[in-house]
Amino acid sequence: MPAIVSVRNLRKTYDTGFEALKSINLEIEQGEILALLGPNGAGKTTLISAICGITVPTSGTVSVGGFDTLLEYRQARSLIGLVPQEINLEPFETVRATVAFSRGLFGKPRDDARVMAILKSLSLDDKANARVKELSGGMKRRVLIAKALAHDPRVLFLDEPSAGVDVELRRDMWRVVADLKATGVTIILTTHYIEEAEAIADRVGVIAKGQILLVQDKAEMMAQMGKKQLRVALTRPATAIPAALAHYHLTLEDEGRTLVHTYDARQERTGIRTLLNDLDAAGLQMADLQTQQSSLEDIFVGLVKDDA
Ligand SMILES: Nc1ncnc2c1ncn2[C@@H]1O[C@H](COP(=O)(O)OP(=O)(O)OP(=O)(O)O)[C@@H](O)[C@H]1O
Repeated sequence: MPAIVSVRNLRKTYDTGFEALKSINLEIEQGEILALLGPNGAGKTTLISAICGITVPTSGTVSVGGFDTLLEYRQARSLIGLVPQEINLEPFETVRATVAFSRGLFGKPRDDARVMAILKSLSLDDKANARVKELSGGMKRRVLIAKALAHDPRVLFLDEPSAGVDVELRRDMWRVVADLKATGVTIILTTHYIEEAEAIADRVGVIAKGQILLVQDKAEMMAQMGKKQLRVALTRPATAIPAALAHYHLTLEDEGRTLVHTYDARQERTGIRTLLNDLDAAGLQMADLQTQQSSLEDIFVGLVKDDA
């Protein structure tokens, strides 16, 4: 199946001369959830804006559902729902009218039942007649999602959906995203929260300084996260790894006082006991033992730092 979103050699240099995107290539499959993870100023919003046709790229092409976002803007845009980072709602309008109006903007016929169904899916049905200004911040965020869904888009972009949102609402938002995926909607979200990418994404893209450093299946990333380190403090410093231990992935740190074993936490169950026995047999005495697990955060921080 062809990708629903296809980004080719996309570059964006702002009028200030700042190069915010440097030749981005990205293919997004129908029905997947892609999380774009990156530090402040990485270019996430610029990328989303360029895909949605809001920012004109300096060069390169973007297609959504096979439509070029510049040459066939209307067709492409009708397939896209965008939940912006900032709350930009009419305070005196009712929730129902806000969502219905957005639907109308896309030339869709009035459909009160559909609007109510969208509100219900976001647990906003009891607020349908409330004015926006009467809502809590979290509810306003949900109205933004309802607005973005009003014209039944096939691809939904969420720019920092849970910035400034409490834990409960964040989990609520994840449930909404999962429900949307179940209906076949493709979802692209940007986030600072590694936990968020971990919780809901099928694939994770790491973006920094206008470049995509890595796009990877989350399960594969989890496999990387599964790496653990066993740190063995030795009673006497070692000058070298004994030949009998050469088949383990061992390194010496702290001038030979610490022996470090890196292993895949999911594959290795009994290996540690054997290693400790082998250390003993090789005459290395253990004073202390520690384990450390590398997290997606470590991988992310490492990637972004390497790029600095
Ligand atoms: N209109 C603009 N004119 C000039 N520079 C801009 C403009 N918009 C964004 N930038 C710059 O482009 C870079 C990328 O910004 P962008 O908003 O895309 O980052 P981001 O990854 O979404 O960041 P954040 O996580 O803080 O929202 C930043 O250095 C920003 O200052």
